[in-house]
Amino acid sequence: MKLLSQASLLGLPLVVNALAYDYIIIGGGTAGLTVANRLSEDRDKQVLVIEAGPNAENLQEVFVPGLIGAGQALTTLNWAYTTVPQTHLNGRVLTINAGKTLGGSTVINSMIFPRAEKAQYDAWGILNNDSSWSWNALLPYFKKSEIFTPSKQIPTSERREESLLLLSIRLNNTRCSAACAYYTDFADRPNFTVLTNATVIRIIWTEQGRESEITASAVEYIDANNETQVVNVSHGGEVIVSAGTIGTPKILELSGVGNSSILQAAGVKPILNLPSVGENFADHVNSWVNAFTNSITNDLLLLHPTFAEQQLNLWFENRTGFYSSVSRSLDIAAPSDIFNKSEFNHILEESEEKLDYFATLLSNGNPLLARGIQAQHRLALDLYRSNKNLPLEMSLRPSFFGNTSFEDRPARTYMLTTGPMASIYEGEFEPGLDKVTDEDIENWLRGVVQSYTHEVGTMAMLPQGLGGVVDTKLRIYGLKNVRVAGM
Ligand SMILES: Cc1cc2nc3c(=O)[nH]c(=O)nc-3n(C[C@H](O)[C@H](O)[C@H](O)COP(=O)(O)OP(=O)(O)OC[C@H]3O[C@@H](n4cnc5c(N)ncnc54)[C@H](O)[C@@H]3O)c2cc1C
Repeated sequence: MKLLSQASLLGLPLVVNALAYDYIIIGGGTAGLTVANRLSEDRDKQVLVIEAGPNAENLQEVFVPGLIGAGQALTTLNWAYTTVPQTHLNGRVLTINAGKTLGGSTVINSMIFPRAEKAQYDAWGILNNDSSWSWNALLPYFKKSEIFTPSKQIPTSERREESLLLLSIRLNNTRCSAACAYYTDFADRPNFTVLTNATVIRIIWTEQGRESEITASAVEYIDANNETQVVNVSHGGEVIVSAGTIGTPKILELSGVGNSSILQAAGVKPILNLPSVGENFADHVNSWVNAFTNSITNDLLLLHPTFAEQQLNLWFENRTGFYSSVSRSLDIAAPSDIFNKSEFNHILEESEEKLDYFATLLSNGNPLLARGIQAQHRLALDLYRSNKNLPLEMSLRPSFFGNTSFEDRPARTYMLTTGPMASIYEGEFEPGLDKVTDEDIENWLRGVVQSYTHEVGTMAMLPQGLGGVVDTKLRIYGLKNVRVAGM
């Protein structure tokens, strides 16, 4: 009833869910469901997850490994965020894919499960002066989240466990998302509630006192029937925002937490001026080389629908055939694999010289964040110097990969020319042998590169003096009971 009167005062619709939760988790994706699962182990705590997308675990595009890419193509499961036109990429607007479904981006991602270099995890602790963020401190948690089963030990019976080899696949050659790992088997916990098709609009705050006392009291969302609902945070409870790199700052900004001038210009009443919210964005760019082959590749599935149907039937019958795994291998290259020493030293020197300029440019007039960007990149350059930062991920696939549509490319099978594959190579398609000079290649890249959908950084864990948004306990500076969880 307290909430009802609050809602009336704020002019909110009077459709109110009177329950209060100890933890309201916004976004039932990778981090959100993992955290919700762990928190609901305590049966005395009521945990609510609010997820914008549907539970899609029963779709074959979601659980058949070889249908990788099909889930991403379903517009209902993909936010498909778009960028502003990119000046340095011929003014193109890029799409940034992100899962819009229970399980989040693990439902549509490439299932590759690598760990970074030790020094890269240690960099988190160094930047934050906190050794709880280091390889040694984090390793037990990595281990807790994995079950590694060497292939010779895989039992024939189907076990309800995950096997995290290179790919996140269960023992029975079935794809496993964060929803399958952290929700499906736990859905009957009475204290673990998940709302799907429910889009959070904003966090509601209690009466504002001193900034350090700003407290989340409720969360407002639009339900599947397009009606506005409000759920309460219980006394002493918390809101955990885990709506992804783009969704999380959006919700905070709609709730009045962010750069006050940007909020005011957008007609949002500022609650807390935290100018780094939504800034510090970083992503990888993605490009490709495609060559024709005279051999059998996964392209046959697209070229011959009857063959594809037979293969899919095989998967349903006994989990074998083309669809039983994802045919790709991955290599991550260190600087020494790509450059000679003097060439690389020159790149490092040039990057160091331009660090101030770019940090200022990318900080949007936020001097503390400019220092934070410098600190992050200075550490990254040190890691490159010691060969511990890996600048290139190479994914080798027996099929076409790129953004030339099926209709616009020759109806052929595709692979590469290196090493033993030279015997099945039948010429290059993209970028094409006519691209000879560095300038030719650069021009081609500016016209085609995509986001690799590895976006990070918009709610930076950094000290406040470096323009951070959250502390090392993932609490948002200046808010009493709001944390951020994300990948
Ligand atoms: C196509 C693709 C391929 C990738 N391949 C790999 C890979 O092979 N290996 C790898 O390690 N990483 C890969 N990644 C990256 C990895 O999947 C993500 O970094 C990770 O899943 C992000 O986890 P998260 O919890 O931060 O966000 P997500 O898992 O995206 O979860 C965010 C959740 O919040 C929900 N949400 C957003 N806004 C709202 C709102 N307003 N209200 C309610 N809910 C909301 C979303 O619907 C989503 O479910 C890939 C990503 C994509 C998109």
